[in-house]
Order: sequence, then C-alpha cells, then structure tokens
Amino acid sequence: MNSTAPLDVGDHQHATFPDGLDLECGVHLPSLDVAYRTYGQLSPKRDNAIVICHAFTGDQYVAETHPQTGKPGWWARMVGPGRPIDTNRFFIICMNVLGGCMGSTGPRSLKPACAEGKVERWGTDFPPITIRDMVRAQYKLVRSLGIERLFAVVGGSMGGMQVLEWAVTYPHMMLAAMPIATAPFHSAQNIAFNEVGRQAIFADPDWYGGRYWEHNVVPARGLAVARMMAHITYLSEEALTRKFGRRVRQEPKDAQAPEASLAMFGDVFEVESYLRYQGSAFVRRFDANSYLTITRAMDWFDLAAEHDGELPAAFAGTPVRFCVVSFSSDWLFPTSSSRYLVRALNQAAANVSFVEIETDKGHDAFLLDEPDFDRTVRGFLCGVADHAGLA
Ligand SMILES: CC(=O)SCCNC(=O)CCNC(=O)[C@H](O)C(C)(C)COP(=O)(O)OP(=O)(O)OC[C@H]1O[C@@H](n2cnc3c(N)ncnc32)[C@H](O)[C@@H]1OP(=O)(O)O
Ligand SMILES: N[C@@H](CCO)C(=O)O
Repeated sequence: MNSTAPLDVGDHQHATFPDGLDLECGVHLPSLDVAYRTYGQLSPKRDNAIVICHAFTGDQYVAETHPQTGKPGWWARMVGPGRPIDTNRFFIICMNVLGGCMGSTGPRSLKPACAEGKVERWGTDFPPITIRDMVRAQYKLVRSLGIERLFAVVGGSMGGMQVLEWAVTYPHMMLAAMPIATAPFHSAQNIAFNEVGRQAIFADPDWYGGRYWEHNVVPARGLAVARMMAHITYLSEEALTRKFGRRVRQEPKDAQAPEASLAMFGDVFEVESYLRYQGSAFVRRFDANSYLTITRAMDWFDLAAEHDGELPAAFAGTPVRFCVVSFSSDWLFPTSSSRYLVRALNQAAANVSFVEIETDKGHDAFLLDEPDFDRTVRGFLCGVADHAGLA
C-alpha cells in the first residue's frame, strides 16, 4: 500500500450557498457547496421527492457509474425505473454529506479567503460537524430545488442517522422516513471502532499532522488499516466464513526456506488478501481528513441528548410515518438498537412499522441483494404513496 498523491476534489454537480452554514459547534462556514445527483422527474405538484442519505463512505452517485471507480452506483440495484425505489414514480435526490470528499464542502475543500495564489485546504482545520449539520446542509439544497415537502427520506447506517435527524429537525417537511441498519445514538463499541481507525491514520508517517497534501502524499497505510478494520465490522462471522473460510491463498514458494514455515507475511489467507484489497481500493477514493470528520460526527450522534436522555421526547407529536429496518446478523447496528428506536417511537405515539430481515450478510446487507429487503422498501414507499394519493 504505497502512498499516492492526494486526489483532487474533482468536478461534481453541486450548488453553492454563499451564505454558508452555521454549525452546531458555533463556527460559521462562510460558504457551502452541496454536491448532488437527481434521478427521475419532480412532479408538477413537487410532492414525489425522496432524499436518499448515503452511509459513511458513500456518495451522491447512488444509481449511476461512479466517476472515479467506474463501478455501478452503490444502490443501482435499489434505485431506477421499476426498481424498489422507482424513478418512474419518485424524484430522487442524493447529496454528498457535509464533511465528505466528493464535492460537498469538507476538509479537502479549499479554505475561503486564502491568500492570492496560495492553495490552502481546510484539512484538520475543518470545524467539527454533526449529523444535524449534514442534514441542515441537505435541507438548503432541497429548498433550493423548490421543494417544500419531501415524500420520504431513506438511508442506511450513517444514512439512517440522517433519516432520523431529518425526522426530528424537520418533521413537517416529510411524509415518510425509512431508517435502515442504524441507531438513535452511536454505541460505545462503535465509537471504540472509530477511534481505532483514527489512531491508525494518526500513526501513519505520511499523516503529517493532517497536512499531507503539502507533501504530495496521503496517509495510505493508516487509512487502509482503518478501512480493513472497519470493513470487518460491516460483515459477519458467517459471511466471512462463507466467502473465505480458512482458505490459503499462496503456498510458500520454497518449502525448505526457513521463513516458509513461519509464513508471517504476505497474503497467506484469502481473507487477508480480501481485506488488503478493500483497504487499497478505499484509499483511492476517500480522504483521511474526511474519515476523521465523519467518524466524529457519527460518534456525537445521540438524538436523546437534548431531551435528558428521553428518546421518545425527540419524536413527540411527529406526523412522520416510519418504517424501521434491521438485519439479523448486523452486529454493528444490531436489531436491538432498532427495537429500542421502535419502542421510543411507539411511546411517542408515532406511526411506525418494523421489519427485521433474516440474513447472514451483516451490516452491509443493505447494500447487497436481499429480496426481502427490496420488497420491504418497495412495499413501504408504494403503500404510503398510494395512501397519500401520490400519482
Ligand atoms: C452505503 C453507501 O452509501 S456507499 C458505500 C458502500 N460501498 C462500499 O462500502 C465499498 C466497499 N465495500 C464493499 O465492496 C462491500 O463489500 C460491499 C458490501 C459494498 C460489496 O459486497 P460484495 O458484493 O459481497 O463484494 P465483496 O465484499 O465480496 O468484495 C468484492 C471485491 O473484493 C475482491 N475480492 C474478493 N475476494 C478477494 C480476495 N481473496 N483477495 C483480493 N480481493 C478479493 C473482488 O475481486 C471484488 O473486487 P471489486 O470490488 O473490485 O470487483
Ligand atoms: N460500507 C458502507 C457502510 C458502512 O456503514 C460504507 O462504507 O459507507
């Protein structure tokens, strides 16, 4: 995993808000870019818009070829004509989160008002942000498209946190919410995993205190290790066993060589090779400072914090219809977190349904082919749309 030169922010469709954004930390961002993609047509009544919130390292390229990786959109299976989130019926908006590295304002963006001719990135000077800040940036983009009320907000993992934050912050601006594989607060275990990832980045000699671009490098080894560790949490023991078991990738070339019997280094097991591949691929598409900024935003997420720990109070009087989805083998955002959320919604007398999908694919099951999950998404959105008389 060699260091590579820092990637450019790239040229992504975006809206610029010159009035910036007041952040929860008290800092005013002087200017705000929100990078986004849309799919389908906004109806004449402007009542068919769905915001899809991406997960931690996702982006706005939900249903089209990714411009950097050349891979299909991360939810191409789910979003499109005739698909569970049907673009023949709904108008889809997906935005790169504030703090990300795919065109929305984030640590990789240029600092405003930097000296003439001097390229200065935010880097570690980028202010700490919250999930609510991300959602408030998205709100600005939605309003700028002339949309006063969303049909729904949908998302998995950190995307699900944004869904919940939308419902709490703008309950009258949305009809339905679908938080998937998520939780109303980040658990101690998840904060702990995030911290290991951050420490891996800090330990990389190419980190340079977060100013790596000045040295034309990125902390590739640290970022890759962070991703390798995190990627394990996105799967399950069953999935890893099914994919790789204890399969060995390479036999030692010279069985007589003293190092052969040790076989300490190199891609010995298939699962190691897989994780190294995932780590390397990640480094080519993600920024280390965004990794830090976004993991911290997740860590701070706690919907009950403003309500003396009483989660139902966060949803008091909500008019939003919720469908909460979990996956049976997800140990990062386990079903118990979803049940806790559902109980709080019930206590708030909210309109809520709950589905646990049986699968051995772990947390990232929401990104994979799960027919029951697809049926759940389609059923909920169509049901609410039919009930609301949406064309
Ligand atoms: C949610 C959002 O908003 S977007 C962000 C989501 N995207 C990501 O997280 C991207 C990285 N994550 C992944 O690829 C996840 O594993 C998933 C869940 C998205 C995809 O899962 P799957 O389809 O089961 O793919 P899998 O995890 O098996 O990985 C396949 C890749 O590993 C490679 N691979 C598989 N086995 C090995 C091995 N033994 N050694 C090396 N590479 C291997 C494959 O060649 C394939 O490479 P490719 O992606 O370049 O085609
Ligand atoms: N694997 C997905 C989900 C993690 O929560 C991502 O990287 O965004």
